[in-house]
Amino acid sequence: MNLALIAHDKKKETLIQFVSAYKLIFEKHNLYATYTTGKKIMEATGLSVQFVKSGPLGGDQQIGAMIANNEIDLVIFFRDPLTAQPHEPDVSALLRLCDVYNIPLASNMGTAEVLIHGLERGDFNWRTVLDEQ
Ligand SMILES: O=C(CO)COP(=O)(O)O
Repeated sequence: MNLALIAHDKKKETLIQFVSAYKLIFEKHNLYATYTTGKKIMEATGLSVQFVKSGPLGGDQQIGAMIANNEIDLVIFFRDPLTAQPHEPDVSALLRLCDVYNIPLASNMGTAEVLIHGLERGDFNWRTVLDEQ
């Protein structure tokens, strides 16, 4: 499956720890990430990650476009709810597209824990059925 990984600056360390903890699951999937997040994950875990641009430079919109094209199956986006983001409209647009296309989205570690176990268990295999249509 194609997974999108994104974290705002104050949440990047949390996402790195999360991906490291579940590396054995993440390595079975195609990982896409906004630039800074992806670079840090790759350096910390050695996992192969495909980058889009950094979030403030349009990366969230690129991930959104991938969602609209049915190219992303699950999004883990650790948002920082306590810091204003200059590209907040892009963030909202990405979250909106997840809802438009029923893409599973974790915006914090609590939900990400549930999604990652569901992913491993095959709970999202319905996505591959959609891909074949
Ligand atoms: O800003 C982001 C998401 O809105 C993330 O972008 P970076 O991964 O480039 O820091």
